[in-house]
Amino acid sequence: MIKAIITDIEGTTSSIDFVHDTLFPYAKQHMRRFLREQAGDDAVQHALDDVEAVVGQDLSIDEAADILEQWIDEDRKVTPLKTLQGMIWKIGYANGELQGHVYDDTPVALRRWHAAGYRLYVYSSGSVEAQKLIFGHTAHGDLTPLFSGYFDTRIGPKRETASYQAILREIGQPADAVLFLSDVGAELDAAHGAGLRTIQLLRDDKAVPSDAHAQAQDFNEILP
Ligand SMILES: CSCCC(=O)C(=O)COP(=O)(O)O
Ligand SMILES: [Mg+2]
Repeated sequence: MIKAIITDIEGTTSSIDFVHDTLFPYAKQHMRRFLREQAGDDAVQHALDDVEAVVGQDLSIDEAADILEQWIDEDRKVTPLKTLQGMIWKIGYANGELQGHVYDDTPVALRRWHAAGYRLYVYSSGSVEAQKLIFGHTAHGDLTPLFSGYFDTRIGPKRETASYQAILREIGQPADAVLFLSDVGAELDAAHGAGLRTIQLLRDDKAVPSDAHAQAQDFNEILP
């Protein structure tokens, strides 16, 4: 019996276009100035140290900005990039330039599942802070009270089975009591490898169907 649901964000609760056409350009547009102004902040400096560790050399602020802008263009799921993006988006949500996109069926289903007693979790490449921001600033209100926990790349890459095994340990559920929702077949394959149940969201023509998993067009079709 399903007791917990873990959901991906991009392509699952929220549109790929919002992430790629709004969030990523916003982070790229503000990255260099943010680093110049905030490099004295401990958390920013820690993220910059992690960028240097990834590339294996010391970097000036402008060299780091060049690399981070390139990683945004390449949609790299690198933890320090994701940390810095979350910090920049926080400013955009606070000043009203950003609103978190969720499909209309997302808040309806999340509230239905929550009321039915399912424990709800997020697992996204976006940082935990960025996850709380997108769900905290939607046109449907603050959805964060519905979630019991959040996981990002700090627990491991989304395409590796070990990441899902680590999440299971954190949430204290047996694998077959947990349903993972994502649009990406490789993520669902990794979750299935850890014993989780899986459903692939096929919300638009960007999703590549994977016949190895149950499929749904939207959340209305899942645990109705
Ligand atoms: C927290 S919204 C931004 C999501 C993000 O940065 C990203 O790379 C999308 O990753 P996902 O794992 O949700 O596909
Ligand atoms: Mg996705």
